Amino acid sequence: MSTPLVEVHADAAALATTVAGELLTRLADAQAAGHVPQIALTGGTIAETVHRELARLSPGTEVDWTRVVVWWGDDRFVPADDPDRNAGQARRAFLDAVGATQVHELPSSDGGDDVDAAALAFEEVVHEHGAGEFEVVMLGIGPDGHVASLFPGHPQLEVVDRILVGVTDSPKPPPQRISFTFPALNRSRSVWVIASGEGKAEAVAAALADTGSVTDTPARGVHGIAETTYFLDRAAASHL
Ligand SMILES: O=C(O)[C@H](O)[C@@H](O)[C@H](O)[C@H](O)COP(=O)(O)O
Repeated sequence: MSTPLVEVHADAAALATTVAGELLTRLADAQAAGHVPQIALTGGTIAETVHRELARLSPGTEVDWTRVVVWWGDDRFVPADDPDRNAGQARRAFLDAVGATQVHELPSSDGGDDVDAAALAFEEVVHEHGAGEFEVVMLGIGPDGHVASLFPGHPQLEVVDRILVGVTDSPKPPPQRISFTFPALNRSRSVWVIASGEGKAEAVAAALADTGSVTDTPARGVHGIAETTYFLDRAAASHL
């Protein structure tokens, strides 16, 4: 397992510009090599800033968003048109603007199934449209060290025989979510953890410490096949 790389940028704006630029470079390189790259987006504040930078920077690149397969590492299990949905936020921030067409939203609560049944059923979609692995999985990190919807001390941290799991008691509202599991998130060439602000400094330090547990700090459970990179601003890196 590769040692995480750490990049520190002056502030959230510089961080978001860097992450967006790096993602576009990875996508352009993958497409130039004849691949149709798969990525997993995340929700949250810095993710939204990255998405807006993707909308701004993408037109100046060779990236063909009709040849990118887009997933989410997690989403809230609420109605599809709920403003809380990570998918809706990303569509509005950049996916619609760049013309992405291969977009696979995680199930929403108005799909008819309960959260566990919906998670299990969606695994068929992943099998049908998923490639061998993601090119990049982007993740935010919570103040408690959660990534996606994998929260400290929760049973979903232990699940290794599933791609997706339901969450009914998320400590971060809303309570119901669907999340990729660690094995599924880690089937990625690159896993990027993106953090901005003093409020994440303790979680980032716990995630990168020499010792610690995944149970206490779930971010310690994600690692890419080729690389794991923490993209931070100075405030989020202040306890390193
Ligand atoms: O659905 C979610 O809420 C996200 O997937 C979650 O994992 C998020 O990325 C972190 O909680 C960071 O969120 P902030 O950047 O808003 O702190």
